[in-house]
Amino acid sequence: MATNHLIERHVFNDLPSLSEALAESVAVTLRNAITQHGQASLVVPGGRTPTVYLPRLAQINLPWQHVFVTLSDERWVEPTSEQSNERLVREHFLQHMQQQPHFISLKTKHAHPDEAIADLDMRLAGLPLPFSLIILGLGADGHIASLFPGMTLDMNSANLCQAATPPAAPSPRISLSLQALINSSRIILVITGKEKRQLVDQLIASPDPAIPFVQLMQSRPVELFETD
Ligand SMILES: O=C1O[C@H](COP(=O)(O)O)[C@@H](O)[C@H](O)[C@H]1O
Repeated sequence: MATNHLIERHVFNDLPSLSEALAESVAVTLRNAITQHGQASLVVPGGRTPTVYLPRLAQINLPWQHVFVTLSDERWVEPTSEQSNERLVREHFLQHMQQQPHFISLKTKHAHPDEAIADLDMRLAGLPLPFSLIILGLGADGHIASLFPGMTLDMNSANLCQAATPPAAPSPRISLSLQALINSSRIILVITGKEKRQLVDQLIASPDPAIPFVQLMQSRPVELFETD
C-alpha cells in the first residue's frame, strides 16, 4: 500500500544543473537562518556523490563564519583515511572556501563509536539546533546517513547520534539518529543514477518500513534533488 509521504521531487538533466539548483536553494535556507537566528547549521553526507556538488556549495556567497557544518555520518577511521567522510568534506568543500565555517567532526579517540555517543551528543549540542538544513545521500540498499535497512532505530531516544555496523563495509560507523534527522528544519536528499531513482520509485509505491529512507519519508516532508 502506498504511503502518505510528503515528497517533493526535483528532477534535473545532469549533475551540474542539480548542483547549481542545490547551491541556490541551500544559500536561501542558510541566509534565512542567519537572518533569523544569527547562525545556521548545515549537515552534509559522505560517500561519493557529494564530491560532485560540494565544490559548488563552497562557492556560495555567505557569511560562513556564522555557519556550523557537520556530517550526517562518519566511518570509524582516522580523518586522514581515504574512507573518512571528514577527509572528503575537507578536500571537496572546506579547502575551496574563502571564508571558513565552523566544522564539527564526528570522530573521537574512542575505540568504538558506541563509546563516543555521549561526547558527540555534547559536541553537537553546541550547534544551532534543530539543524537548519540536512543534505543526505541514499545508499543503493536504501540507507540514509549510516542508518541501514533492518537496524533498530530508537524513535524515543533523545540521542543525536547512533552507532552502526554496516552490513558490507570494513569499519563501524557513527550516524545522526533518525530522530535528529526528522527534527531538522529542512531535509534534502540527493539521488543520482537510474538505479537509485528506481529504488525511490519502488519504495514510494510499496514502502518497506525496514528501510530507513521509508521511515524518514513517512515522518516528515523530504525534498529530493534527482538526476540519472
Ligand atoms: O557510506 C555512505 O553512503 C551514502 C551514499 O553514498 P554514495 O557513495 O552512494 O553517494 C552516504 O549518503 C553516506 O553519508 C555515506 O557514509
